[in-house]
Amino acid sequence: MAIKVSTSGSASAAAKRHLDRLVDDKFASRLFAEDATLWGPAAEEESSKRLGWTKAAAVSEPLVAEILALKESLAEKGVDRIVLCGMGGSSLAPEVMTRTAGIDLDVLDSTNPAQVRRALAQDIERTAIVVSSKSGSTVETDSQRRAFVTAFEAAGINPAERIVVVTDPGSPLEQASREAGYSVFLADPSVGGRFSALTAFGLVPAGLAGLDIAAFLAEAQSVSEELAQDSTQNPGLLLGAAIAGGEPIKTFLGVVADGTDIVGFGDWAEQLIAESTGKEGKGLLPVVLDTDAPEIGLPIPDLQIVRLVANAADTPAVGDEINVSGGLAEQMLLWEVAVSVAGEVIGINPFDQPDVESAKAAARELLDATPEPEAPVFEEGNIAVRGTSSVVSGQSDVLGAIEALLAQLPEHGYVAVQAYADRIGQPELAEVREAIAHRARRPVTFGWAPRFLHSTGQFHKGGPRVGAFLQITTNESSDLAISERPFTFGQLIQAQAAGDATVLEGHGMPVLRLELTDPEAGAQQLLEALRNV
Ligand SMILES: O=P(O)(O)OC[C@H]1O[C@H](O)[C@H](O)[C@@H](O)[C@@H]1O
Repeated sequence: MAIKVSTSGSASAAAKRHLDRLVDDKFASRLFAEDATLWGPAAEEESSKRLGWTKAAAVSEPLVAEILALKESLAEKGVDRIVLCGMGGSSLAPEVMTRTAGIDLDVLDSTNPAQVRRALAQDIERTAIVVSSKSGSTVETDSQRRAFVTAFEAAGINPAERIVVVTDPGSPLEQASREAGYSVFLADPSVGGRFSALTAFGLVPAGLAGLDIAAFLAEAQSVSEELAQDSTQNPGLLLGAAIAGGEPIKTFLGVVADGTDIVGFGDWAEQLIAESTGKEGKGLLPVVLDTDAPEIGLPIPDLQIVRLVANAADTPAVGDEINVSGGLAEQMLLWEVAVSVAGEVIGINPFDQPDVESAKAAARELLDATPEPEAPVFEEGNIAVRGTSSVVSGQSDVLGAIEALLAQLPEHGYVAVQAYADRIGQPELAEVREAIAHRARRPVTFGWAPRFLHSTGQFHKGGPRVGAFLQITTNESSDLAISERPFTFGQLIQAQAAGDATVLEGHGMPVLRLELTDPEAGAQQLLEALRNV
């Protein structure tokens, strides 16, 4: 396969505006030579530590044999189920890599007690876990590891034989893992989490689960040269300039799987694009759309549609759209280049995430202070309602509160639906997105929480302050303790939701919080209310 990017109409004009300059500046060859000056002096220090991904496909090759050897030794112990514990950049790439190849990898990127229990309850005798964390200090990942240690011990299994860690050298997790006797893979510290697909973060879980990682690296390697060319034909320059070069910029990037073999690309692309660009009041927000999503037929001038097609040479883009094709490994490198270009065009540092910490701090504060839970403003059936006073005051039914939230959408606004729920047990909650999009007539994103906090969460707080937020939380019937921690999974996820809401409201944006007091009945009630009018 080869990569192909086709643009039309205003997307071609956006690209044209920047391509010659990017070629004259030798942006592509300097990027692959790891020139940290490309995003200006303020970004230089961070960029100088973050460009290793340009060579990751080659640098990671020696890892392959090591991963395959571990896979064999695990198989000898009867292990054929791999669970990945990790958030954001430490889980989204291996998830799309294995889904696309049709290989089973259980990704546990949640603190929802029902979802954690579900992962623990299955075939523990045949299970090994990969604990992936670059910083080695992410609370979700640490809590998931603790839950599995407890489960392994209860089943009479030595956790050291079943825990594989991927982390940066010198992280607190490295030290603790060595002491505990876990298998440790050290990742390349010169690659940031969301750019780490072709490093140990992508390769260890995907390889242990059964992906042909040697072929995957070779596929990425096959396009490196083309993407490093200082040429207007370079598909990475073209794509980056087309998505970021609009005047005015098209903030929303509708990512549509339309003929591609890749499964779940949007989930990975969301973090790469939103977390890299959404800062200083600017940025691009991916909106993952089906081919028949309401937004596609609506006149939304700041929505740029990008279709992932089978072959963009056979189906060129039409009507201001962009078509992209290529294998997954090729496209991962393509989009990493495109986002680096977009960062330059927008004028931000694509390698930091300055606003992610604020939600984490607010959650920590709530966990430390353990305040009395805030009383709902009202309850209707199985839904308890809270939120920004301008949204909920005077309301007495859920639909009215949703309408009040949407009424506060600014002209260039978007709605973010955030589900702090069990995504395996309650996939129907994702249907809320489309129902809201019909009403809002603006771009609507859907994120499972807490994972979106490590992805689009940066844009929500750091990008343009034009969001309206619909939080859905679930009151799970049974909670789960976290060993040697003063909080449970249930308390952790509630604090994460409340903490993020506080930060969003602090930025002057409206939040509506719906607590499903009975998760299943509440979800049905919400979907029916949204469909009925
Ligand atoms: O890999 P970790 O250090 O555990 O980090 C996981 C995620 O957490 C943070 O919130 C960052 O914003 C993400 O970019 C990162 O991918």
